[in-house]
This record gives sequence, structure tokens and C-alpha cells, in this order.
Amino acid sequence: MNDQSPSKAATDQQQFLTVLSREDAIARFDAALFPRPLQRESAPLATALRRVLAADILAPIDVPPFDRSAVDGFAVRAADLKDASDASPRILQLNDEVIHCGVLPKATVTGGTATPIATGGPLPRGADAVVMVEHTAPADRTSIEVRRSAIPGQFISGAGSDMARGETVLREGTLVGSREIGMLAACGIAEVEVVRRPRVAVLSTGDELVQPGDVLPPAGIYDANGPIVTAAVEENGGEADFLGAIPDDAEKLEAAMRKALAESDMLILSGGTSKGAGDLTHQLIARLGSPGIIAHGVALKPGKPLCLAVCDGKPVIVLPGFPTSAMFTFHDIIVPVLRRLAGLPETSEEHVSARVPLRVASELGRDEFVMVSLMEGADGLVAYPSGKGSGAVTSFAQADGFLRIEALADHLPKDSKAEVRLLTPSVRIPDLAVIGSHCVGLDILLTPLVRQRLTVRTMAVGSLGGLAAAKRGECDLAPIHLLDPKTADYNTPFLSEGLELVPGWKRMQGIVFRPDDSRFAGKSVEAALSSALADHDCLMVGRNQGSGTRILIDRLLKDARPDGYWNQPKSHAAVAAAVAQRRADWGIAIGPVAERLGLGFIPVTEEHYDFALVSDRRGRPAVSAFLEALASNEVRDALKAAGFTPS
Ligand SMILES: Nc1nc2c(c(=O)[nH]1)N[C@H]1C(S)=C(S)[C@@H](COP(=O)(O)OP(=O)(O)OC[C@H]3O[C@@H](n4cnc5c(N)ncnc54)[C@H](O)[C@@H]3O)O[C@H]1N2
Ligand code: MOO
Repeated sequence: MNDQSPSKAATDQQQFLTVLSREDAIARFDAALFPRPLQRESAPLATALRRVLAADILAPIDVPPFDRSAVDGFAVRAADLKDASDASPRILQLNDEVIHCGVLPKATVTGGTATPIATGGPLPRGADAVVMVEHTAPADRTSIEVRRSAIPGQFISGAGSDMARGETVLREGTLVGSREIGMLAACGIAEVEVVRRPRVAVLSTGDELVQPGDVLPPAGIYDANGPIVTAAVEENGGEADFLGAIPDDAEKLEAAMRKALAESDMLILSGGTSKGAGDLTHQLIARLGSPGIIAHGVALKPGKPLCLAVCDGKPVIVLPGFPTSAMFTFHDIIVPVLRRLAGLPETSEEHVSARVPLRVASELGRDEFVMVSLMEGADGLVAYPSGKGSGAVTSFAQADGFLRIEALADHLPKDSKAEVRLLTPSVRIPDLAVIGSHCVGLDILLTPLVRQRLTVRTMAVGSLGGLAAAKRGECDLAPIHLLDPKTADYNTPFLSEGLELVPGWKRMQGIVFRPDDSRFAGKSVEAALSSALADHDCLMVGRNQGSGTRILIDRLLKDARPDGYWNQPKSHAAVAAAVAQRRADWGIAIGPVAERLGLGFIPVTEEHYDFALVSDRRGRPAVSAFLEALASNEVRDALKAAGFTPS
């Protein structure tokens, strides 16, 4: 890509001309960056923590610097105490000095004499052993009886026995922790040569981005990538300089990129790397220095639009805008480069083997990395695909690890065994696993458990997904709210063998609307429905197939399918947001959610939110704690205050 005119380069890079494999992209990026010498600087001991040593450390002195006593007692000549015992103690004359720590001995210990010495006191000339005070008794004011024999060297720490002068005590590349600080201090080293932390400029791009703390305008998004990347840079040995979010404006962006690159060793941007009107960054990179773009488009998911460049020796990276794609590609591809520049060792790659209980679809042609939560199943670890997609922040942030589906596969079959690469140092099996339908009330219920220091994992997979997980023994409890249309009973008809019902609470479901909408305000359910159906401009928002709320909607509407019915979000929150933001005029959701957005609410029916408990797991301490919390006044009152009716 050398020697291209800027405009030619810009048109080339507008699309993914060559989507490289992950391995190819990494190899080309590495080849353009390494080998290179590490930058170094000198750091005072007080700031050396978490730095990487840039050179071997040789002990400049012996530690300890002199032979010293390891006990409180008397410095003696071992030969004087041959055959000494309780039955035949030896008498030694005391020399006229006491050797405390920091006291330089004056007298020589000659045959038949002893000098009192404290733990840490320098051994006097002539002495070759120390006897413990417990094995002696005063004979008179100037002599002692010794009741044990001694061997030469006994209770003496020799000079240099800890670290000998000239010995390599710490190696180049060592990450300095408190233990290393102790070794350096003991040798008297006040300053060390360390690797200079790479300065990494971090820039977010996008007109929609707002910094946390500022007011979110309509269609605005809080900048998550900026803070994520800044923190991840610091976690991996870099010194991050977060420069905020730059709007999609070529001039402003180019100026910001030039300045950032001039002042740092590495530049990391996010957003605007895929196709699209605002996607400018990669076009600008070509003008920042050679060789420029190394890879733009990598056959991996999440992270296809990743752009890797080197501009006059400095790495320039554009991470995808989607937060999970940004986090994943940062950890997978940028962290190894950053750590190498920072002189840090590679992160450990702990893997565990787990069964994947569901079929996982995958995109052909891209290595797909599936974020998973680990649960303990009946037959070992179970890896639950946990992601909400690349656009979510939680997919990567809450995962225990991830597994890989090769580019040539379009799915991973149900019950496959997979290697899961851990994102945490070890597997964290929660004390309590709750898989099923989510409710705000569940968070209220789990609070006291967390305060009891129990670890709790919840996964929102819907009522049916939860029941299936419970049947497979992958969780302790499955929160469900399933209406049996035949019996009009909630939940009980859906239990199978091995599951029992723990009653939870009731949630009022009703019509949500904007309070100033006269088509609904102050009306009964029937009247509100008929005015909605009579008005062709009145737009509803539906719910997804399989949700309890969808069953209710269909019962209310009978055969009617008003405009908006096929807009089917998956949560109460999404329904309420659609109405509040005027993308729809009404929908069905639970009362507490409507209340939080200040929406009007016409109650329709109470839905039962209960728990399917895996009977085998009833005896677990965390399950007992859960049942106690559910029955407690504290939780019941909090549930009532939040608009629920505890059973
Ligand atoms: N027609 C196509 N569309 C998309 C493709 C494609 O190949 N063809 N690729 C998709 C993939 S894969 C990804 S990943 C995304 C990434 O696109 P960009 O890197 O260009 O990112 P943006 O368009 O700027 O933003 C995407 C999305 O992320 C939000 N975002 C951006 N920056 C931040 C930030 N700092 N903090 C939080 N959220 C951020 C932004 O608001 C957008 O919602 O493109 C697909 N599209
Ligand atoms: O590749 Mo994108 O990163 O799937 O979301």
C-alpha cells in the first residue's frame, strides 16, 4: 500500500477489499512492528510497582552484609562445647560486651569465652557458632553454663547467604511486585531501569457519542469504548491518554489523529471502520504515515471491520464501534502487541472443556468467538452462550470465557464439547445459578444473597429456555411466567419431573401509553382497545412469539392485527421505551416498567412470576438462602415498593 496517492488509497479502503484470516492479520501486523528495542527509563523504587525491569538486577552488596546471629544467645567457639550436656555443662567466661543489632563487635571470642548476642547482631571475630539463651544458665556474674554441644555455623546467617554481591537476583522482563520491591530495597537499590510504558492515545469517533456524566440527547449513546479501551490499556502495561470522542468530521478527526500520534507511541480509535456514511477514519490513516493500513477487515466475529495500521513505526488501530467487537478484538489482537511493547509476558491462556447445551449458529467464512457463561451441569461444566451480540457491552464484560467456531462451520451442534478460553484467572462457579425469565424483582430478591457473600449468576433466556436448563440440571432455579391457554393456570402445568414450583410474585400487566394520550387516558381496557383499533394512526408495539405477554396480547386482540403488531421486541423495557419515544402509541408491559418511564397504565391482568426449583438442589446452602430471602419481610416489602405483589 506504499506510494499510493491519498485519494486512491481512500477509495480502496472504503470497502473490505481483502478480508484476511485472523492469523494472517496478526502475522502481518507483527511483521510490520517487530522486532524493535524496548524503550527504557529509570524509575525510583517508590514508583517501580507494576513496572517491568528493563535490565537484570545484580546484587550490589552481600545480603546480609555480614555474618549475623539468627537467635538470641551467645557467640561461641563450637570446639569449646564438644560433649557439653545437661549432665556435664561447660563453663564459658563472658566477654565484656553485648552485641545488639547495629553494634559492631570489638572483642574477639577466644577459647573458653562467649559474647552475648541478639538476633541479627554481627558475629564477633573468633566465634563460629551461636548457642540459644534457653540452652544456657548464668553460672556467676561473669560466666555461663552451656548445656548443649554446638556445631560450627550453628544459628549463623552467613554474609551473602540471602543474596551474594554480583549475583543476578532479578531478571530483565520481571514484573515488579511487592516481593521484588523487597529484594531491591534489601540490596539498597533506590532506582531501577524499567521499560517505558507505551503511551497510547485513545480516541472515540462518532457524532452520537456523549461522555458519561453529560446529559444524553435523543439518539445519543454514551461513549463506552473510550473508557473501556483506556482501562484495558492500563491493565496491559500502557499509559493511556483518553482524548474523548471526535465527531465524524474529516478535518477535526485528521487534526485529532495527527496530534495524538505525534504525542504518543500508539493510537487506538474506535468506530467508523465499517462501511457507512460516517466511516472516515480508515481513509485518514493512509495519510498519517507509511506503510499505512496492514489489514482492514478480518474474518472473525465479532470484529470483522478491525483495521490495523502502522504509520511511521507506530501502531494505529481502529477498533469496531460495537463495544463487544471493540473489546474482543482489543483483547485478542491488540493486547499481545501492547504487552510486547510494554515488555510484559503474554497473558496466560487458561482453557477448560465444557459441553454446549444448545445449537449455536455461526457465520460461514468467519472464525466466530462465542461468549459463554459457565455453569455446573450434572456431567461437568456447561458453557452457555451468553452474548447479546456485538452491539452489547455486557456480552464480553460478563462472559466467563469464549469458544471458537471455525470459519468453515455454520454451526456448532447441540451438546458439542468445546474448549473454552477463560477470561478470568480461574473458573468461577456461582453458588446459585438462576436461568430463565428476568424481572426487576429478581434483582431485589438476590440483593440479600449477595450481601451474604454468595455468588449468584442470572441468565435471561426466557421462561422456556429456563425450564429447559432446569430440566438438564444446569441451574438451581428457573424463573418462569407461562400461561397455559387451556387451563388458564400459570406455571404449574409446565413443570416436569424433578422440578417443583416456588411461588414468587405477581406482576400487573396492562396497556402502556403516554399519559397525555386521550385515546387511552382514563379509559377501561375495552374502551382503550376499541379507540386504539378505531384509529388508523394509532401504532402499537407487539411482543415476541413465545413470551407470556404475547399470549395476553393475542387474547386481547382476538383476530385484529393492528399496525405495529409485528414489531416484536423481546422485553417489557423495550415496549415501554418505544411508547415513551413515540415510536409506538401503546403496547402491553408490566406496571413497574411503565411507572419508571412515567407512562400511563391501564391494568389488564396479573401475571404470576414463579420459580421452577430443581428438587435435587433444594439442599444447597445457596438455595436455602434464596428461599429464606424470598420469605423475608425485607424482600417482600421491597418487592411491594417496586410495584409487585409477593405470593
Ligand atoms: N453494511 C454493513 N454494515 C455493517 C457491517 C458490514 O460489514 N456491512 N459490519 C458490521 C459490523 S461486523 C460491525 S462490528 C459494526 C461496526 O461498525 P463501525 O466500526 O463502523 O462502527 P460505527 O458504525 O461507528 O458504530 C457501530 C455501533 O457502535 C456504536 N458505537 C460506536 N462507538 C461507540 C463508543 N465509543 N461507545 C459506545 N458505542 C459506540 C455506534 O453508536 C453504533 O451503534 O458495523 C456493522 N455494520
Ligand atoms: O464483526 Mo462485528 O464485529 O460482528 O460485530
